[in-house]
Amino acid sequence: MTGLPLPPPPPPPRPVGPPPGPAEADWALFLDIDGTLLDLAPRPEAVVVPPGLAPTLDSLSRHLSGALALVSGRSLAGIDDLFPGRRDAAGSHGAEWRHASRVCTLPADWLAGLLPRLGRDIALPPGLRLEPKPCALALHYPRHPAAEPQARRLAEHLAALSPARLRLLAGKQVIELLPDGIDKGRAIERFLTLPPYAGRRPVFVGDDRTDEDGFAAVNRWDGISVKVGPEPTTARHRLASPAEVRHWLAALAPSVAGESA
Ligand SMILES: O=P(O)(O)OC[C@H]1O[C@H](O[C@H]2O[C@H](CO)[C@@H](O)[C@H](O)[C@H]2O)[C@H](O)[C@@H](O)[C@@H]1O
Repeated sequence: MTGLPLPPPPPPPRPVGPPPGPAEADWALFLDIDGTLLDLAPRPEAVVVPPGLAPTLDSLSRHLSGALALVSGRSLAGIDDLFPGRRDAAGSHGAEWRHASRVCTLPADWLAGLLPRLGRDIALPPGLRLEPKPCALALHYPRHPAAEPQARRLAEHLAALSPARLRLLAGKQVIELLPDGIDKGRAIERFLTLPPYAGRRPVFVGDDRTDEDGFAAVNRWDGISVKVGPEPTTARHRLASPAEVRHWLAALAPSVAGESA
C-alpha cells in the first residue's frame, strides 16, 4: 500500500550557545520579565521577584551608563509594581513606553468601547481570565490549554468589532489584543535612537514567541539575542531558565555576583 509521504519532522532547536559575559560597557541591555527575569506563575500577580534581582539590575544599569530597559507585555504600572523606580521600560509590548521622565501611551478608545461589553453581551469562555491594560487586552487561559481555540476565536471576534486596527499576539497561555504595528522589536529600536542607548550594541533576553520580534531587531543591529528555554527561535544564544538568566546577569556585574539567583 502506498501512502502520502510523511511531512518532514520539525527542525530541532538550533544549537546556539550561551551568551557572552561579562558585560561590555557599550551594551544596551533589554530584558523581558515573565519567563525571563522571573519564573512563570499560575497567575500574573503570583510571580515572585527574588530579593537580589533589583540591585543586580541597578548595578548593571550603572555599569552601562543607564542603558538598561525592561521590555515587557505587562503594563508600565504592572512593571513598576514588580520593579519600582520608574525604570526605562516598554510596557504592553511597546504600546506604552517610558524613557527617562518621558512617557508615551497609545490612545485606546477601542478598548474602552469593548470592555463594558465583555461578559455582558459578549460571552466569555469558562476558565478565561481578562487582564485589561491601558492599551492592550490579555485573554489568559491558565491551566486550560484546551481553551486556546476559544480564546483565539473571542480575540478575533473582538478585533473584528473594533474600529481600530488590532493585532493578535499569542504568548504562554495567553492571547493578547493590541494596536497593529506594535511589537517589542520596534520598542527596542525606538530606545536605540536615544541616549544613552544610541550607538550601543543591543542585547535582548526573552523567552516567548512574543519576544521573537525583539530578537529579529537585535539581530539586524548585530546585537546579542538570547532565548530562554528550549523552543525554536531566531535568537543566537540560549539560556535554559530564568534562574540561569539571573545567574548570568549577576555574573555580568561582578560586584553583585550571587545576589539575585
Ligand atoms: O513580555 P513579558 O514580560 O514576558 O510579559 C508577558 C505577559 O506576562 C504575564 O503573563 C504571563 O506570565 C504570567 C505570570 O507568570 C502567567 O500566569 C501567564 O500565563 C503568562 O502569559 C502578564 O500577565 C501579561 O500581561 C504579559 O503580556
